[in-house]
Amino acid sequence: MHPKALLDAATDLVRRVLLLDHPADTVVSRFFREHRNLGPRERATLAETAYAVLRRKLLYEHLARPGTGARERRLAILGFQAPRDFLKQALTEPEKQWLDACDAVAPAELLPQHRHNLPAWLVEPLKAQVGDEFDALAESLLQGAPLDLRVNTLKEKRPTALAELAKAAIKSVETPYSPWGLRVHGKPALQKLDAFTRGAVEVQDEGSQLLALLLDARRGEMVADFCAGAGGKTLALGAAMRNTGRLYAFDVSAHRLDALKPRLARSGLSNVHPVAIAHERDERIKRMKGKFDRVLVDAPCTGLGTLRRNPDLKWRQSPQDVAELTAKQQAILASAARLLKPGGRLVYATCSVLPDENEAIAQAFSAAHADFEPLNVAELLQSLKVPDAAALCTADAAQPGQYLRLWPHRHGTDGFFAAAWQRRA
Ligand SMILES: C[S@@+](CC[C@H](N)C(=O)[O-])C[C@H]1O[C@@H](n2cnc3c(N)ncnc32)[C@H](O)[C@@H]1O
Repeated sequence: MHPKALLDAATDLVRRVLLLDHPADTVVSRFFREHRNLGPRERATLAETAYAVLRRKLLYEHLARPGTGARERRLAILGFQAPRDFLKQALTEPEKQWLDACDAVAPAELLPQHRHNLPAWLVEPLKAQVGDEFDALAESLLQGAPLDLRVNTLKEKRPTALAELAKAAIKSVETPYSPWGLRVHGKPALQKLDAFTRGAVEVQDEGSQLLALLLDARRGEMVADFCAGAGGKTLALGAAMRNTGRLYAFDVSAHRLDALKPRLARSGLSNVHPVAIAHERDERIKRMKGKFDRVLVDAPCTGLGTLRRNPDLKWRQSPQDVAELTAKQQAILASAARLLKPGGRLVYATCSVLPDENEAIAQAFSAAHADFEPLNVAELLQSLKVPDAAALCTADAAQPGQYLRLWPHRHGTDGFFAAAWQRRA
């Protein structure tokens, strides 16, 4: 495709994602369905350009102010993910001069918001938590996430899977913390790879793998994945249970649970029972009260720990959404906890970096549920042989290691939180 046509398409896609009325990945998929003639490289350029604009929206809007022509075109030019000489073939003379002037702007000349590209309401809660590391965190949130795989240990050992990928010219290394993970170099297509189609590997961030590991689900147990969605963690739990016992995958979205089905078929698991529920107090949940050994609550959240993958979330979420979500998170956690037997383990997790969705929910739950004893997550991870477990957890002097707290700039994972309890006997 001629650079001019590709830039026009990028401008159209940037305009659509910036409406922020749907998740960016949905908008991009719809755009590609409407433009079936686009080849794989053109699709990659367009998607990466749209994501680059979402990542650096504040900077690009600032730089685009003095330019001429449609604003979305200027934003698409700034974010265009192709060599400059290719892009310049699509530009007018004034556009080339404007772009050269933009390229000459030094970071030190910019205001903080044009460097971190975060909405104002998010800056303070992040600074309050990471202090001097704020710039490193903000920079890490502007990068794309690496591609992590979880090896399905029912089918393959990690070193064998690594060697199989290497034979297919896919370079990977073992993830530093998760015993099941491989971190792949680049973004190779996996869909047709034998290791993928026969369920030996699944795509899953290392942080998500650690959340599933923390539940420590064992052979023959009754386990619930309360907010199972498309089942990323369900699959990890089912494999940890060696395909024995019963693993319920609950979710209010039947549509998301449907997406679990092909993954389950590949995985070889037969111990998983997907159940669509109406809400967290569904009758079916009430009937199973006190029957479970382990319950994972991977709660719906702002997803602000996943900005490397979903940069649109920082513009699509608001403090009001946080307030609505925290009420939901409390209700779901309280309801899911009733499923546990005495002695059973509860894990509450999010992919948010906001204390309101994390520590505040865990502390309120502990205060209201004297029958649940908080467990120290660093100790649990140590007992599961996770290297450097304390460094993955909160360092609070009063309760060191109480909660899992993963950060992209420290751990190379998405941002995750987890708290754990044992139901007293
Ligand atoms: C963070 S996502 C789950 C991701 C999934 N565990 C995974 O690893 O792929 C949260 C899920 O909670 C579900 N959810 C929202 N409200 C719920 C409720 N009241 N009860 C159960 N699930 C709920 C959403 O449909 C969504 O799939």
